[in-house]
Amino acid sequence: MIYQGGEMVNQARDAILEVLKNSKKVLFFILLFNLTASLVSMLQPVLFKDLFDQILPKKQIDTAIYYILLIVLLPVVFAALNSATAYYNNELGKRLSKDLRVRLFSHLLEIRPKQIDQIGRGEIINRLTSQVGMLCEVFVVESVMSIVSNIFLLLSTLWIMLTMSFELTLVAMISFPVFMYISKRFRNKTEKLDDMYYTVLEQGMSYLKDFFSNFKTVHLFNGQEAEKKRWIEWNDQAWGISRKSHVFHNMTVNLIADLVISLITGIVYGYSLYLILSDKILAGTLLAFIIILPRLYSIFKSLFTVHVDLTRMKVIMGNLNEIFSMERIECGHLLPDFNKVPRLELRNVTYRYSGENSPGISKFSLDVEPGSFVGIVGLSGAGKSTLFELIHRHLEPQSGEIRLDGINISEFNIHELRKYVAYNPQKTVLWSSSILENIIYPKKKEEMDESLTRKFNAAVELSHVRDFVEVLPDKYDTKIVSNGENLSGGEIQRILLARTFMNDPKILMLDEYTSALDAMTESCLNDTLLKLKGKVTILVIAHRLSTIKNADYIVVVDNGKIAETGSPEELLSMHGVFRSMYDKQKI
Ligand SMILES: Nc1ncnc2c1ncn2[C@@H]1O[C@H](COP(=O)(O)OP(=O)(O)OP(=O)(O)O)[C@@H](O)[C@H]1O
Repeated sequence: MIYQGGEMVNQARDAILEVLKNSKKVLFFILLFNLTASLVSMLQPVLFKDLFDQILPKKQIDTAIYYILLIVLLPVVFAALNSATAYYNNELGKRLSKDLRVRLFSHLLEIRPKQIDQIGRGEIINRLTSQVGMLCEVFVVESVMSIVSNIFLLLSTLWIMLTMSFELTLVAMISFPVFMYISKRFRNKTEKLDDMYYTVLEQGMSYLKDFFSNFKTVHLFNGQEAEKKRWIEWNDQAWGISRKSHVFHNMTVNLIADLVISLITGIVYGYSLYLILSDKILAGTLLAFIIILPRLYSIFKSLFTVHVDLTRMKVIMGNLNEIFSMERIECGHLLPDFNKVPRLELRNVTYRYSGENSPGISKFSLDVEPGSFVGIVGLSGAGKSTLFELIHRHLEPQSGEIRLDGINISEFNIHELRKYVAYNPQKTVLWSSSILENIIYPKKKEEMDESLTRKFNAAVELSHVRDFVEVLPDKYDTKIVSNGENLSGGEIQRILLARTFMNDPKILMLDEYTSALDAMTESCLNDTLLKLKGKVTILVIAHRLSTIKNADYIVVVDNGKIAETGSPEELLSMHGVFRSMYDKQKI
């Protein structure tokens, strides 16, 4: 069971119930066809009984022919009703899965990117695609609808049986408690096997995702054999569990069910012979029971299998609710003033990653004057990127405050804040679309109007993207493949930079944006930042000190705290951490 803030999260169930509530017409047809089909199926044994017990002994040939015709036609009507039910079942299943997928996806869009890894990307993909499909199209529709139709069938069968022979019906019904007992006995084992099965499936998906992201690494380091081994191991594991589950359900459980059915059918036939010999029933009743009994037991068996499906449904519901239980980010309501460059203040900000001994950032305080250019340096793992993640609200401080012109950033509407404060992270993935659409993301080429074109032209100019795109045959329509395999590292960095400039931000945070650039391009981009200085607050994280040579002042971060701060000249004269970094970078 998944709880959030003391409340049980069962949004998957609620979503399904809501769609069912809005699908009254489809549900009505499903119930109507089911009910009619169960009545039609019951007519056949009744006709047989009358034919043999009443009509044939009286030699009413015309009526007999009429009955035989009906007996032959009824299965056709039954089949037609069943296919109509299947059509509406399919309709309902697709509607349910579509709705649930959209809800899950919308929920995922509102959580912090970091939370995705709590479950795993491959696992989430598997839940969003195959598990939702299984839940809605197989279990909810087929299984739940099968319960409904089987209950109709069971009631009509029992009614017919009771009108024929009360005693025989009682004997035939012995199997019901036996089925219930078997079903209860196997419930836990089914749940355990299904849990294992879905976990292994999700692991496989997760591995595949990782594998394709690292496809080149496999070739770079001759990892083919190792990966083949991992894939075989996963397949063995998946095959093992699926075989266990198959053997358990289809052999052990079904075999026991069939044995019970055969035994009780034998008892019913024996008892009906006794009833015929003692003149309590006629041969037509026995014939009707011979037709009815397999149907009755197939109903019991279906209800029993449905129980297995319901257990599986519970496992998937748990997985989907785990996604729904991931906390949504607080959106905030204030709108930033896009005409003004704000003062940025960090007050005793602390953020510790879970499971990490050293805090990412600890009691970090900093005042950034509007329009200034701040360089942030420090050793790897010092906490520099964590700082940007906090200012952009991908992480929430555990204590302390981040303010813009005195207002806590959590009060701003997060979407507006992220336009106001642009952030170019160190590790970003490109979309498999054109250079243009990567720059104007999330807009599409068709949405290019005058204002967007103006912003785009300014962004490609500032980032020096134009320099290399103009010579490409398809220019800005050049398609980016596999996260930029067809571009150089420096070209990718410039595309990402152009995207950052698109919203006309008032604070610009750039993390290692020149690491792949040649000295010439770096110098051009230094000029760009110099042009923006004063109009935009610029925060730049850099290991290459030449990137921040124009900074007003530099903050040296060490172990999540400020170790030194001052203008480049001041820091050089201090002979501290910055000085030693500077000396080491001199050729
Ligand atoms: N998502 C995360 N989960 C757990 N720990 C993390 C996470 N991100 C970063 N860390 C850890 O927090 C510390 C600070 O990381 P951060 O990325 O802020 O360092 P950095 O100074 O930007 O390093 P670099 O210069 O190498 O980019 C590191 O020890 C890192 O391993």
